[in-house]
Amino acid sequence: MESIREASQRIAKISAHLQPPNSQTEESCVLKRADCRAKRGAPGFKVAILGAAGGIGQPLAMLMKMNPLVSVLHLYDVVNTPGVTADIGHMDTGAVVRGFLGQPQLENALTGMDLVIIPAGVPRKPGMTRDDLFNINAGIVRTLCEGIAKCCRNAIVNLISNPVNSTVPIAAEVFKKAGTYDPKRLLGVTMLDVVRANTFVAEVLGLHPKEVDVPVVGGHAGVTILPLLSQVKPPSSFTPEETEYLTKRIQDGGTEVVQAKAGAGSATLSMAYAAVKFADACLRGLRGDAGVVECAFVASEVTELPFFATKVRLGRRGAEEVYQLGPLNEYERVGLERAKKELAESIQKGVSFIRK
Ligand SMILES: NC(=O)c1ccc[n+]([C@@H]2O[C@H](COP(=O)([O-])OP(=O)(O)OC[C@H]3O[C@@H](n4cnc5c(N)ncnc54)[C@H](O)[C@@H]3O)[C@@H](O)[C@H]2O)c1
Ligand SMILES: O=C(O)C[C@H](O)C(=O)O
Repeated sequence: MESIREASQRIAKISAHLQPPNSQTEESCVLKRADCRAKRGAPGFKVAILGAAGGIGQPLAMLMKMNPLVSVLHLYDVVNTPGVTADIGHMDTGAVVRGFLGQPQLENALTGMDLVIIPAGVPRKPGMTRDDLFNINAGIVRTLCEGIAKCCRNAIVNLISNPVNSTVPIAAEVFKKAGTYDPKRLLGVTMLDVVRANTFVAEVLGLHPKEVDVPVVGGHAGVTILPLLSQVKPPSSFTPEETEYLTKRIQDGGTEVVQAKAGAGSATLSMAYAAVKFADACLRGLRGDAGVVECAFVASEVTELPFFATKVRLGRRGAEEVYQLGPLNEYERVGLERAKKELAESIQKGVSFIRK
């Protein structure tokens, strides 16, 4: 006797003859089912990536499609999202993937999102500082954040676009202007500094990187990146030469990649890894998991500056607790003063861009 499965295969074969395989009817039917699956609420969060066709965006989209906490994944860019969406959409993991192309589709990309990750904007070439990206990326971040304020005001925002030390204040000003600012929900992504610090410190200590935890505070550019080697876990001591070598290597990690890529951009793969590690922590926080703690560049009262990167506890409302710096040694105290001086200017530059 014919089983239900065989019968449905036979019916599917007949229908395939009745309708051309790429007909709109069939396509919209499949999309409707995906929508139903999304609406039925396969447990999980709705995540948008803005800049999803870029060097970071593509591997980030792939890794987020693999994340079981994600039920819907929106991929937005001003170019190439149809191809990236078709490609990623074939992965047999749970998240429903939808692509959005160009400014007219930005609002649809953002509506209903729980988490928005922003790697949109131009990357550095050798000889440039992150601040050299300000003129182009400031405007891009402003436009995208205006969309967030309008369409998903309660979403957690993970801002990757450089210069992070200025783009986070820009985003905050946009949200203030729109009356939607919640400092807990805006997080500048500094996770790559932590990932690098863990890697380089593990090398020096002869440990597996997973065993190492290095807090990196301050900001995300040159001397504003301040690894706290005195607080490394497991507790470790470093010679002055090791401290100098590690601090410089962590601060210059981005430039090391920019130079090695020789004009072909900056870190993309390690950044996608770091972005997913951070986004996953945000989603676990949103889910209500206890004890989710990561470093991020957030609104802060830890120093006299309005924004600063430290460890934060991630919860249902974003960065629910911002941790103090803890005890610093003399080397770190000097580094902190230098970091604050540069950070103050970068923050002010971002604020003035919107308030001008
Ligand atoms: N925070 C960090 O640790 C970190 C690490 C690496 C790179 N970055 C920064 O991330 C950004 C992206 O780097 P990348 O290597 O992916 O660059 P990329 O040029 O490969 O990709 C950027 C993408 O952004 C898109 N884009 C441009 N304008 C847009 C807009 N208005 N709306 C939506 N998308 C838009 C582009 O089309 C492109 O696909 C750069 O600013 C880079 O400096 C930050
Ligand atoms: O260095 C860059 O320009 C990209 C990024 O900020 C990084 O740290 O790799």
